[in-house]
Amino acid sequence: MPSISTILSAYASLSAAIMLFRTILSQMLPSEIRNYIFLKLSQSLSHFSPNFTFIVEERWEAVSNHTYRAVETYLPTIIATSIDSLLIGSANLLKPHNLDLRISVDCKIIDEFQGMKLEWSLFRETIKFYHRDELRYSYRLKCKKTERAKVMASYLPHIATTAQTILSMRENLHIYTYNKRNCGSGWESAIFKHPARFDTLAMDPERKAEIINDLEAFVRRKEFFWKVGRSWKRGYLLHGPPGTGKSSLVAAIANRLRYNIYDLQLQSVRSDAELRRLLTSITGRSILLVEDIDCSIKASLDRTKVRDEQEEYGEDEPDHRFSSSDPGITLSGLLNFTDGLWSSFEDERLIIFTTNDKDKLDPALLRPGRIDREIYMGYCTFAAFKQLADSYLQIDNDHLFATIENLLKEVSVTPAEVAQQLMKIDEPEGILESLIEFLKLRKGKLRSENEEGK
Ligand SMILES: Nc1ncnc2c1ncn2[C@@H]1O[C@H](COP(=O)(O)OP(=O)(O)OP(=O)(O)O)[C@@H](O)[C@H]1O
Repeated sequence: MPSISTILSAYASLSAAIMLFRTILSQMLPSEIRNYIFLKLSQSLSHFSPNFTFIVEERWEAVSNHTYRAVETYLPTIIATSIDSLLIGSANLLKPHNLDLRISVDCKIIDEFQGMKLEWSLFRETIKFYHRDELRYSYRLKCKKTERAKVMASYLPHIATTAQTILSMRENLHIYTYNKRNCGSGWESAIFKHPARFDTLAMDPERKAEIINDLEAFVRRKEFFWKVGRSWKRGYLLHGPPGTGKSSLVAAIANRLRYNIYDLQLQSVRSDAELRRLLTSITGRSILLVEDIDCSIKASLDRTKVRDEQEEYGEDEPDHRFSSSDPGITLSGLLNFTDGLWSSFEDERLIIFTTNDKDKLDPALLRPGRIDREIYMGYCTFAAFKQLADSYLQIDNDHLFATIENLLKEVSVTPAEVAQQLMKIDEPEGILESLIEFLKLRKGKLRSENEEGK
């Protein structure tokens, strides 16, 4: 039996030899050869491993990976007591018990399915993307090598159908906004709880019914879109003066269809490449919303012009608002994404643009295929007023309605202005009288403006 001092000296010699070998390897061999040796070593070791690993990355062929989304939706449903850590959070103070559960990085989750024991974990790594560090996530599924075929044939389809069912019963809608500091997909989400619904929206009932029919036909006609070779998407342009309900209509559509909203501020997108990345990360059953499209395209195009001028005239003092690697987006870039190949996805999406002034838009944006339907949100009509009176005062008739109807024919007020009058704290009769006062004042102002103009 060797003495302790012999064992210690043998251990010291072995450690020294390993250190020497590592030093020789790292000093004498170029990194490519070192990496190759380590790769071959780990491949030969994995040969003896009884396990197989499936890797599910966030993106697939330059678009968002649906398998990743399915896994992300499915895993929180199988969290058992064996899990050692969990991310929890809530975006709703009023319902703190409604917690969102997410898997934390490196934690392991065991699932059992048809006699197989499957181990899931979430990995995070930093990679370089356009000179910037980006965080990329992937799920890893470890199973026995002998069960690999069964996992593909029955377990992965099981995850896909479970996720589909969960997503179709979405309890909470989300609104996503773009945050350039967010290293992942760039989208940051919050729970969307806007109270606007079609039955609270003040607009002429026939036009409201037309919009609802159009939306429902769109949702029903997946097969039709496929048959005629079009992507399953529909573009709306909502236009009209400020305060006529464009944002409220978007919220009503999201609530009715149970679609998430992706609110895109074009000004903050750094380049066409980034726009493509953002748009390909959008999941199905969603609304891509670009508000005030005239202003946001202009801001982004101005930015491209500033950069071009700087390059052309070799200006010494660059515009410090943007870095030279942030060229902004181009109109052709945007058009490409609204109806080009990059917009072809299998699942349904709405693209909604809003503007206060349709005449300022480039006609290229308005052509059919990009915008399928234009919806004018105008000043308050009597029918729209009746809807507001019903929502705000719970009355559907009154002897003062006739006076209001006549005044609304003469003056242009927005539903937002009428709604503000109806929010006053008073009896319905008093509120209607003060609305009449407000409309008369507006009428008087209009008359004196016209007389001054003569
Ligand atoms: N048609 C409408 N029906 C019901 N409420 C309305 C309507 N229009 C405006 N409102 C009320 O006025 C407020 C402002 O409306 P909203 O933001 O939807 O208008 P907008 O047209 O999107 O305005 P902007 O162009 O300034 O964004 C809303 O909170 C809503 O309460």
